[in-house]
Amino acid sequence: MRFTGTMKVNEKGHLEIGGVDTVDLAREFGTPLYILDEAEFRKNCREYYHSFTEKRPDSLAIYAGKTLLTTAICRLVDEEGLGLDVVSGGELYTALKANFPMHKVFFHGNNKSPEEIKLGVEAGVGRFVVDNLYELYLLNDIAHAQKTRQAILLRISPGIEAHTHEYIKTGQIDSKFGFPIETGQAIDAVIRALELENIELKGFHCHIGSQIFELDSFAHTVEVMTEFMAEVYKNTGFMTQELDLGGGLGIYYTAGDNPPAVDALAEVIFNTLENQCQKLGLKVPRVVVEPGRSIAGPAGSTLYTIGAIKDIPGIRTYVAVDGGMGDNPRPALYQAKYEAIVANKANAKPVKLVSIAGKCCESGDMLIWDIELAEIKPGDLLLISNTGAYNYTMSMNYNRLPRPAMVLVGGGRAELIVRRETYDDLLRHDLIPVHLKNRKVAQIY
Ligand SMILES: Cc1ncc(COP(=O)(O)O)c(C=O)c1O
Ligand SMILES: N[C@@H](CCCC[NH3+])C(=O)O
Repeated sequence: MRFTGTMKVNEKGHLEIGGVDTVDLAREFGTPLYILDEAEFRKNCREYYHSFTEKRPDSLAIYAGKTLLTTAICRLVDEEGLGLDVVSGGELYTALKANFPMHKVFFHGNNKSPEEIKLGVEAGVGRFVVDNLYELYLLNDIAHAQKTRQAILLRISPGIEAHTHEYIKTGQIDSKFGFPIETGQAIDAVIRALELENIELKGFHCHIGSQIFELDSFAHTVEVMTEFMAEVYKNTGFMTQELDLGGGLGIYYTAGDNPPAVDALAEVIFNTLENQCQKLGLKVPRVVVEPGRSIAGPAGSTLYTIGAIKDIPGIRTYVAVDGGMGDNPRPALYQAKYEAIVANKANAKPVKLVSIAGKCCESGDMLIWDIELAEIKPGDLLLISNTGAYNYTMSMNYNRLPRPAMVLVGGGRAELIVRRETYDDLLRHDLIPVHLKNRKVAQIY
């Protein structure tokens, strides 16, 4: 397994993160356990801050909350000077409870409810990223009722096919997100937005997908968007002030993943944008980016305890852990690949080819197929790296498995930032109707 962030092996041969022994973490907090490396999370935020905001002070990097969000994480993001992309009332509420500055919040979503829109307008979010006409008019009405003018970006579907998994592509025409350029719906939305009294159009947003390695895809996106901006200017006289290019930068999960650096991404974006604006006679707009995975992904890992080991001679050895698709559905959803290490024997040589199974009642609940691990026995600890993005936020209670706790580690300390769910938490919303309250003996017909 390739080490990320502050990972190292200590004198006991145990894996350590943020100066904390993972064996101690398992003892104190139990497993499965999400571990967030504070220094790595902050470093990744800072890379965006330096490459964007410091280079062009009017530009803004906003962290995509869908990746990994808790109130403590909102505090980290705010301290590092980033804004926040929220995509639901729940994410917005989390930001509100964490006292996140609302003018740096961008509210996304392809079907915001009237209640969510009201919450956002009342909270004073900086931008609504409007996805469709229904939302545009609803937002105008709600802003009117609140006697305010809401600043917005229109989400544009640029018609770009990013080279990534089918389920995480978002920029192509046949997509539930945004106004397509090619069909004329994007320019139509601009004309309508400009007519609305309680809407202040600032510019455009697009997001082509996630886990992208080719910087060319981002350059191409800037080209398509600036051509659209020029078309808008020609047809309406509206000069785009803000261009939000979404997130999408890929990260290392397994050998063969070679993500570009954040400053290389920034350079490609700024260079292409300046050339294009000059060529097309446009004012260079303020740039916004919305990274998620490349900030949280490498900062997170998940610690499991190994249980049953099943050897099917000549076929495969299944090593089952105490979590699985409940805490990390990505392998089942996207055939995502991960690396792992036996955390309490971190110096031991990999000697055996095994596959890591989760504990859900689902054959597809496999976390890793075919990985070489050190000699293992039940009770050993397995750490899967790079699980910071889209694991906790996509976790579920399938099979009534309680969700893991999350600890923030750094400087030799571990602080709980999400407590482990209990069986009572699982029952929290259950109700028994009166006619089922008293236990009756089953009738046999
Ligand atoms: C609109 C939008 N912005 C930002 C992101 C964050 O993307 P990533 O985690 O790939 O950086 C996503 C997720 O793909 C998204 O849909
Ligand atoms: N959840 C996806 C990314 C989707 C991002 C949202 N547009 C993943 O785990 O890779």
